Amino acid sequence: MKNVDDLIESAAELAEHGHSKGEIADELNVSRETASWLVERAGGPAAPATTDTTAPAGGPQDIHVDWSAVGRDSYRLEAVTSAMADLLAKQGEDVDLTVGIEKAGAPIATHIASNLDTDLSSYAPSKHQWDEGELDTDVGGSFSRNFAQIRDRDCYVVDDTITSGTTMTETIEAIQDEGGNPVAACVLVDKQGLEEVQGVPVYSLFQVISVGSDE
Ligand SMILES: O=P(O)(O)OC[C@H]1O[C@H](OP(=O)(O)OP(=O)(O)O)[C@H](O)[C@@H]1O
Repeated sequence: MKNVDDLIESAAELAEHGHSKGEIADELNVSRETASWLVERAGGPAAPATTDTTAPAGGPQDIHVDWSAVGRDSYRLEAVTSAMADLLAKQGEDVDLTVGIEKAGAPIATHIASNLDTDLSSYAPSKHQWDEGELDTDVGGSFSRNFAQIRDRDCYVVDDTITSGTTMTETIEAIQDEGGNPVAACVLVDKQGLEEVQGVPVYSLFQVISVGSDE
């Protein structure tokens, strides 16, 4: 994915295949407002109606993060996740579990767990029903039984990106519901610039800072 035209084309293809605005946002790692804008720019048949008149003429302010140059190569992924492990290693002394948020967070967590010599857990977050503008609270996430269980343990939480923070918040709450104690979270890219989520410190290799906004 090289430029916005590629994103518009991808959004149009996803819309034509019947994907919802939320699913397109998930797939392209952009906000739902950006997903809506991309589909509308393409004139796609599934473009949802928008009442958002606050978006600037050039489109909503968002950033698409394409880290596939890292993700498609195990050597690069190991190098980058070693840097994430280094950030986490300074947090907590009794952490013996790393929780990855599926899907992209799972291979990242695998490398970090190996680097820090912890057990490995995998969490599948609930899918967001964004077309109605609200989360579907009836659909919960789940921890894979094929990996280590939380069971009152201190743990790290890792993912590739934070866009709105919803997924990280949900995961931390799910771990706490299982009796776990998330000591720190780490992502490749944090678009929110979060310092903490639910009291858990968040570390990021890269933060996206918007410059020139009136906000
Ligand atoms: O902060 P948020 O707004 O919740 O968005 C961040 C989440 O979105 C992406 O998941 P996505 O489902 O797009 O991709 P994946 O399942 O391939 O990891 C990303 O991997 C995070 O888990």
